[in-house]
Amino acid sequence: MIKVGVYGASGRVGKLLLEDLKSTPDMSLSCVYVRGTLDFSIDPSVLVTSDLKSFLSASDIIIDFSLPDACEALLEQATKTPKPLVIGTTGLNTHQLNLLKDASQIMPILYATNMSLGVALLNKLVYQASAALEGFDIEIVEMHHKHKKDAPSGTALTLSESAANGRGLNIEDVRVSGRDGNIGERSKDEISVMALRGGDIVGRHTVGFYNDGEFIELNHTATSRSTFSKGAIRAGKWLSDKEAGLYSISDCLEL
Ligand SMILES: NC(=O)C1=CN([C@@H]2O[C@H](COP(=O)(O)OP(=O)(O)OC[C@H]3O[C@@H](n4cnc5c(N)ncnc54)[C@H](O)[C@@H]3O)[C@@H](O)[C@H]2O)C=CC1
Ligand SMILES: O=C(O)C1=N[C@H](C(=O)O)C[C@H](O)C1
Repeated sequence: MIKVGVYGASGRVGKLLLEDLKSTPDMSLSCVYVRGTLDFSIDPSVLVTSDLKSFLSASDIIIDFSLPDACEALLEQATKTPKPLVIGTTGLNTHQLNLLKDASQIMPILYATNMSLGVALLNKLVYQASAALEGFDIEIVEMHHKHKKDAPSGTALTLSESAANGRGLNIEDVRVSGRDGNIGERSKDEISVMALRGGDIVGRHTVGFYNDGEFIELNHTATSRSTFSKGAIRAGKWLSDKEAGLYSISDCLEL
């Protein structure tokens, strides 16, 4: 039985992880990290703690869906108490991403801005389309619920990287994340990533390739957040016996 610790357990994805783990063979919830007091009921066999060291020690693997600063604190403690980590938190800054990369030298870490099978495949398709559709303008639009804190979404940023890589470009040189005012014509290489927020949209990503006379749009829509929790649980099972290193969801899905 793989003992799972959930970080961000009271959140939208965290709550689903607790539910989905109940019906997952060979895995059980061992521990949740809470900042204050627990605001939901939980099986008494599960350790509830606000001490990161105890949290890590009580688990064989950790699944994290929290916020960037919380993820940073987890990574810092994990370097002293290493455990396989599945990280789903998005909006990480450069320092936090570097911390994650460094930590992966001493423990296995699977970092995915989107845990769904569909988006993992979409990334491959975007890379191929970007390479094949020379001269097409690439525009990415993402839509999420009104509570989402980071923008653009982690998924949209990853898709923009796939698109840039398909053309041998560095995304940092070509990404545009807003247009307003007299900004002039679109430049040839730019890849725009635009964020829309509203209601309860779980997650929708469209990558468009636009040319004079034709365009293609690749679209993925998540209709249930359980797609992410189930994907993270599958990733955790896969990661549990891996060597230290940084893994992607494509590694886990063998895409
Ligand atoms: N990779 C993926 O497939 C997906 C990633 N996400 C990302 O996962 C993260 C969480 O998303 P939601 O569950 O919607 O957010 P949420 O706001 O509902 O939950 C955040 C959780 O983090 C906890 N938290 C906040 N600050 C903390 C701190 N300082 N220390 C410890 N815990 C802290 C909160 O108590 C809460 O349990 C976001 O970054 C989101 O973008 C969301 C869905 C899918
Ligand atoms: O915050 C969310 O909800 C989601 N966040 C992830 C992201 O930033 O890409 C994944 C998914 O789209 C839902």
